Amino acid sequence: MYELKDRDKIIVFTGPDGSGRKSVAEAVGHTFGMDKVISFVTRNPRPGEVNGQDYHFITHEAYREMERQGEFLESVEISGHLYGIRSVDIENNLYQKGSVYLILNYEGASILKKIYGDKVIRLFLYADRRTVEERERNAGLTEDVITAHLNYYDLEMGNRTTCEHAFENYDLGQTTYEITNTLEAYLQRDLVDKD
Ligand SMILES: Nc1ncnc2c1ncn2[C@@H]1O[C@H](COP(=O)(O)OP(=O)(O)OP(=O)(O)O)[C@@H](O)[C@H]1O
Ligand SMILES: Nc1nc2c(ncn2[C@@H]2O[C@H](COP(=O)(O)O)[C@@H](O)[C@H]2O)c(=O)[nH]1
Repeated sequence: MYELKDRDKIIVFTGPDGSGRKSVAEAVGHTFGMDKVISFVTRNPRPGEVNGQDYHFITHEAYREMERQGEFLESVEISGHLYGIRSVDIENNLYQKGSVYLILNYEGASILKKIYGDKVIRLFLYADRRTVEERERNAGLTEDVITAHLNYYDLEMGNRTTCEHAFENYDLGQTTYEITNTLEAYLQRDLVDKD
């Protein structure tokens, strides 16, 4: 088992669905050369989602078997589906790169914080309810999915102040810039500003 080093960092993007976590996380991950830990999930893929890239899509039975084997570091149920991340995936990424990122709901972010303490930096992204709803509709999500996501909006927003950092996301470029600057202090990669 990999023993975490002092400087290892686990970056968790959290906040309501549609706040732009994935868009920002991908850009920031690319800048810092960080990879995403891909969750296992029991729901079916949505149009455009790729197995092994967006999620590892598995059956309920396969998920329960992995759970029995103690593979999951955290495992939660959201809207009737099971979501989990494997300890080994976090550890391998840290071993190879010293940092890693995840996109989780607040429950998952809190579990990681409890386990890894100061190594976890929770970045909370948000926008108002109407904006996230509109974004999800424009992204082609079905009304069922949008409703399920919006049911969690107030709960997720209630956790804004307990995260290490919070960012309003209306201007994607600006949000990405602010988060990159924030993370630079933790990851100390000495990025050169080419603008
Ligand atoms: N600042 C922004 N301005 C306009 N559109 C945005 C902005 N940020 C993200 N989007 C768009 O909003 C949609 C949702 O963004 P994204 O998937 O990154 O969010 P998310 O929080 O990961 O939500 P989900 O869990 O639904 O994937 C995407 O279509 C994305 O292109
Ligand atoms: N706690 C966890 N939350 C996760 C995980 N993987 C994804 N998520 C979050 O769940 C909701 C719903 O996702 P959707 O793709 O089905 O709409 C969203 O907020 C994700 O960020 C996980 O492993 N653990």
